[in-house]
Amino acid sequence: MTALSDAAIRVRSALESRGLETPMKGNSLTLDEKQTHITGLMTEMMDVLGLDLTDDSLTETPQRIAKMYVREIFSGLDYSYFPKITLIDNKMKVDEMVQVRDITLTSTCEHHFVTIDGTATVAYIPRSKVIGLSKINRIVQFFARRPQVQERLTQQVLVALQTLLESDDVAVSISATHYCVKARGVMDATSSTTTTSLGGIFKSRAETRHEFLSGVVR
Ligand SMILES: Nc1nc2c(ncn2[C@@H]2O[C@H](COP(=O)(O)OP(=O)(O)OP(=O)(O)O)[C@@H](O)[C@H]2O)c(=O)[nH]1
Ligand SMILES: [Zn+2]
Repeated sequence: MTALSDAAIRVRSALESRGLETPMKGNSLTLDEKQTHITGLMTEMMDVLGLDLTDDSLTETPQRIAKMYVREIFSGLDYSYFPKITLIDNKMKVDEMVQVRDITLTSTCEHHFVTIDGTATVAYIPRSKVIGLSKINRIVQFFARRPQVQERLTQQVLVALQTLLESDDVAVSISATHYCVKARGVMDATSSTTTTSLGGIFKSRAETRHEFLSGVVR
């Protein structure tokens, strides 16, 4: 079992205390054990669908899906995958907004287990700490690699950054296409969904909010 980083532990407890953690019962299975178990379940599911698992194109699919769930698209359920966070003291006294736009975001809808495809824009006002830029993208990716609803994902990124930066002054906006809306069900191929979570000065000061939102809506 990999020891969790201090950053991962602090972020998890901040989410738990706000009721924003992904609903998880947890279990004692290792990642390898999860993969083996899911391989068996996927084999059964494909069997029930009547697929021929002896076909050379299908035979490895249960293993492939198990690996994809555990190590890739749902790896964010395991805090041992939380990114290494680089924070530096704000010695240069930056006090204007830092904004990272159009962060690639691929997640999975927790109602249908199909893709959510979008982008995230994140901003913060540096106070005592400045975060390594790529770490913002990595935090977005970490929480995206879970079964998600977009509203919770947006909040989780906000609270994670607030916790690490020790400041409420963070804003997150996500725009995404849900394939459960586009490729099945209502079959709407053009709509997209935007969710925004604002903290601190982004919520309380209209000018700061507008500065952020004008970077989102271009
Ligand atoms: N609020 C929210 N809803 C979501 C998200 N992703 C999917 N959904 C919705 O979750 C709902 C699930 O509703 P159900 O009626 O149980 O599912 P369904 O029968 O497949 O419904 P349809 O998608 O309308 O065919 C649907 O309206 C989805 O569009 C999300 O990120 N946020
Ligand atoms: Zn869905």
